[in-house]
Amino acid sequence: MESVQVIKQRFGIIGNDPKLNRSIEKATRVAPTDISVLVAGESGVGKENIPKIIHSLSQRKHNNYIAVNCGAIPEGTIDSELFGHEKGAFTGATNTRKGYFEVADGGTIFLDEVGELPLTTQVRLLRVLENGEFIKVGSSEVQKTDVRIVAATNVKMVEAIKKGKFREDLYYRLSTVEIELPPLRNRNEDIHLLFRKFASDFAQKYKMPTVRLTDDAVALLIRYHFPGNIRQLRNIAEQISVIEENRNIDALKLKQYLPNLSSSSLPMIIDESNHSFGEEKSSLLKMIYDLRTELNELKKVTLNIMHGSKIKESEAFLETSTTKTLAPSPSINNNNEGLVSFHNNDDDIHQDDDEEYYIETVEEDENLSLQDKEIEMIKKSLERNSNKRKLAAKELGISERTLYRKIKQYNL
Ligand SMILES: Nc1ncnc2c1ncn2[C@@H]1O[C@H](COP(=O)(O)OP(=O)(O)OP(=O)(O)O)[C@@H](O)[C@H]1O
Repeated sequence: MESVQVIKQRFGIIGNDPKLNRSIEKATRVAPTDISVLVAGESGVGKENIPKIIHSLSQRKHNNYIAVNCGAIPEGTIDSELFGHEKGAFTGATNTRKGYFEVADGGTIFLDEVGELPLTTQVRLLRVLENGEFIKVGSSEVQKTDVRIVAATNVKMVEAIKKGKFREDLYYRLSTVEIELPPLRNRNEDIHLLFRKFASDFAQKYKMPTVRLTDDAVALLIRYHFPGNIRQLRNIAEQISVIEENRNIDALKLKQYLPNLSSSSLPMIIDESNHSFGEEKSSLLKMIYDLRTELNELKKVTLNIMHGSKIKESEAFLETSTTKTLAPSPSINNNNEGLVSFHNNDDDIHQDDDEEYYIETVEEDENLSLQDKEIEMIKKSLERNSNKRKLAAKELGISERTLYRKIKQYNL
């Protein structure tokens, strides 16, 4: 069996933390079996490495390895993605399609964010785990597949079970062996090591000298809470590498890159009644409302110009949709899917009850500025909520699934 050190080298895993080493060792031991494994740990701790190690050290290594992000697939299509569908099963199903479980036959499927699976999909998954059987959407024919499942979660599954969001029987089937990865804040020895590695990678990538931390900066970095774990450390290293001209970074400079520093080594206390908190939120919302008003003004002007030059709406849409500079029609809401909804279908051209025109004809920089605002709001909310997506989603008035997609979309 390959040693933990060799595996770390092979997969580019940095760190010598005993808990990390133990997790890698556990992965190597279960790899040759077909046992289901559940990888647990906070967001950004490196959970994706474990299923890759397991697959590559198993008999299945020459077959497919498919990683599926369950949180990023819309609820309406997840069954079809995973199990396939028959032609005509639903509007738009013009052909029969294989799902991941059929494609990965003989191989391994990594189900990331498994806690996000809808309950109906959990039933289908349980069946695959129990006897390898599945049925395509719109079919009645039972098919067989031989797939090893490794799942990952950053939510407390026991709580999800208590709340009725996750099936207990499925949890036990998935977690025959559980591998837990420690949060970065508990890996003091590794923090500077990882920073040096990332700084050196970015120096190479951007063809600049490597940034270095002074002793007081290292001490500060180690004390930091790292709610976003290794992903956050990597982002910080990248920002500093690109932005700072002076390549020696002291604690004062580093501080500017560490959000929520004052409470970094303490558990976050969320005070919903916090005044400045609410003020900040409403000023951001107001900003978006104002932007929306300006956007609609611009749309009206554009429409008038178009009417003036006798361009039909349909022609205008055709023209704008092929330029691919579709702008968002922002809608602020507290309960629907998007913080700022982006539309790009025919419904975007209409005159609504308030005589506002929604036509995709705004400049790209407006599009960007709205997007920037959205990113900023999400970032701030995540910071305030110690990167707890559930709390951030609640504060932003969007579903966790939507927030998850936006985090991935904007690479936050
Ligand atoms: N030990 C490590 N050494 C070097 N880079 C690492 C290490 N662990 C993780 N990373 C890097 O950190 C980033 C986050 O890792 P990964 O996506 O595996 O986290 P995750 O736990 O799956 O997060 P999420 O739950 O949000 O999906 C990736 O860019 C990964 O390459």
